[in-house]
Amino acid sequence: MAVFDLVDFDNHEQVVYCSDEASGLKAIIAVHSTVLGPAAGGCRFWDYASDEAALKDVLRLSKGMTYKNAMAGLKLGGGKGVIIGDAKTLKSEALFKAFGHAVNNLNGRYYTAEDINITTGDMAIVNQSTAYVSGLEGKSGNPAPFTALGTFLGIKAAVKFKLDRDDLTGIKVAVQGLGSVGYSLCEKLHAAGAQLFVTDINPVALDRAATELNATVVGLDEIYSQDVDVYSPCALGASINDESIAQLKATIIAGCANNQLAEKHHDQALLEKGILYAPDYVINAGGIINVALEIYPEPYCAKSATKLVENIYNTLMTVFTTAASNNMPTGFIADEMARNIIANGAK
Ligand SMILES: NC(=O)c1ccc[n+]([C@@H]2O[C@H](COP(=O)([O-])OP(=O)(O)OC[C@H]3O[C@@H](n4cnc5c(N)ncnc54)[C@H](O)[C@@H]3O)[C@@H](O)[C@H]2O)c1
Repeated sequence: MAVFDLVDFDNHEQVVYCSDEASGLKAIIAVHSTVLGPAAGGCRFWDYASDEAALKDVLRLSKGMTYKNAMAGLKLGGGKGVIIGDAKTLKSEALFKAFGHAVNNLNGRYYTAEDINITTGDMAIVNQSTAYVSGLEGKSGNPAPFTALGTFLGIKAAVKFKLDRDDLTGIKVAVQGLGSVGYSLCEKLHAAGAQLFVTDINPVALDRAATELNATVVGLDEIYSQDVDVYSPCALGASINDESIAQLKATIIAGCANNQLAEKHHDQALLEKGILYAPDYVINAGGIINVALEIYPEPYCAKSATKLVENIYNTLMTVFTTAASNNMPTGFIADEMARNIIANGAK
């Protein structure tokens, strides 16, 4: 399979194919950049339609981690792992140990962590084969609460910039996805006086939000057209696309989901529609910031992690003001800022 000619290949430093016949492990690890430090990024367990689809995903995700870590001010580069197959049937101790060996063979150029379909328990098994693991229970633990805090502060920054409001009282927010991050975010928004409109495929989460947070439950396809101030994508990627942009009434998009824009040009489309977009990898960096403090040589400290996560507010303000003064899309400006940080780090 050709790698260097792929559109998603961005001079990645290393792309490693890993397999272990006995456990059924088939995985790809991509180290996009180690300019700012060892590459860090989670490992995703996904039943890809093809090896090509897995390669494309790991190339894109690892590059995204380089930009995310740079914008978060971390001394980390970007990398990602993908394990190919159905997590429900393939997960085993032997498979995670084999993945750990593959990570270990990179000698600290890549630190892994949880991502979709991988739990802290799974990572504890990976940790039996390698020390290059983060997000472990008893250390930095579950990153979701930190991601939720960063996203909440990002929404506050966007509301301040777009609506000139210092508080969220009465601000209407439509949240798509009430998972680990989305629900925690909703709790913070509710406590801050925001009015919630929520959707999810999980009826239990919806009932809980209605009861505990006085949220209005709306249908999966109705979330985009809610008459709200903020649309907060907290489920899957690519929810910002031609169809959803046409329906949006919100003037702010600020949520935790990765890869929110279906296509690059949707960044410009949002600018033209007067919608302020908080770039996904800037607003959702709380989790990786917390994980980073476990990777650094100093002992992990939740207080220091929280302080760093709080800086997401300022970083987003810089993105918003720079984008506005140049009449450029916010995603484009964030990419440019990240590339500058990496270029300066390389000097
Ligand atoms: N967990 C983190 O720290 C973290 C960090 C950075 C980015 N993210 C991103 O944030 C998003 C949410 O992460 P999470 O950890 O909360 O995941 P999660 O799996 O706990 O939650 C996802 C939620 O989305 C719901 N959902 C799935 N399909 C949906 C649909 N079509 N419409 C509405 N809801 C749907 C699920 O039922 C679930 O409640 C993901 O895109 C993830 O990649 C998470």
